[in-house]
Amino acid sequence: MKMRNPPVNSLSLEFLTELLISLEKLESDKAFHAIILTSDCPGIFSAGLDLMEMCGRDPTHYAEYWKAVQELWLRFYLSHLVVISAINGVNAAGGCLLALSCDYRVLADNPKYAMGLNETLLGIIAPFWFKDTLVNTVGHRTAERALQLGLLFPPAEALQVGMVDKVVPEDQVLSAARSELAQWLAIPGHARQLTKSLMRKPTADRLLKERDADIQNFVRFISRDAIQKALRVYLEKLKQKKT
Ligand SMILES: CCCCC/C=C/C(=O)SCCNC(=O)CCNC(=O)[C@H](O)C(C)(C)COP(=O)(O)OP(=O)(O)OC[C@H]1O[C@@H](n2cnc3c(N)ncnc32)[C@H](O)[C@@H]1OP(=O)(O)O
Repeated sequence: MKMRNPPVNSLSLEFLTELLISLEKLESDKAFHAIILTSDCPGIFSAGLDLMEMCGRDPTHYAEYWKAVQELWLRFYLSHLVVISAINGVNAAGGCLLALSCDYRVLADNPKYAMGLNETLLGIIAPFWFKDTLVNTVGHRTAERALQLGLLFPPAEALQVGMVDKVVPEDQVLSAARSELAQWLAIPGHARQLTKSLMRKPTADRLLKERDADIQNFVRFISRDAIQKALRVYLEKLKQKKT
């Protein structure tokens, strides 16, 4: 699955929906057993959630958008397919969440390709299920520091803290993901799938139980004047970087 939403693979509502439909199609076709998730945008895996979907819109839109974000995470996190990410670019916040939801992560060895949940740098807060996914991957202490400081880890550090499983030269990221896949596909499918579910269901259930409340929290939070202002300032900074 090659993500293509130029320039930065931001996860707009339309793009989230496209990803969801693609995932559902692959999951319902018995010929498919695995997905390698990568990017078609040079140097960028994903810039995360689309800030334009969270800025200057109405509460109904925020609710619709957040429901789609939840759905994408639930579907990827619990997918019965083996999902491996071949991370070939910088990968922020919601994009990082997507990679953390995979079964295995290969990252291209380029110091520019940092990844992490950097929400606090925008003045916003990673929701509990983003946090849980990170804690499940890197452990509580590393997650606590990474989340508070909004750290984006370059490849060597991402490997060291366990945010990714392998770092390889840039031209080998896809072939490394394919080689890894062979090991996962050699395991009897039902045993691997049930074990994945055993490990992940409690985390997913936390969101499933509080899904509506989580949407309401998001809408309330994102609609606040101070948060809208912080997002506008951040977007402005991104634009000014060019001048
Ligand atoms: C309770 C609330 C919870 C919410 C949880 C939120 C999760 C998130 O995912 S928030 C998004 C966090 N993402 C980021 O902080 C990344 C921001 N982007 C960047 O740092 C950079 O764009 C880059 C490193 C990904 C790529 O840099 P570069 O190649 O130099 O490209 P530009 O910065 O010039 O960007 C091109 C173009 O794209 C716009 N843009 C970038 N990121 C986003 C985004 N996340 N959403 C929407 N639009 C984005 C950027 O503004 C540029 O636009 P133009 O100036 O109009 O070309």
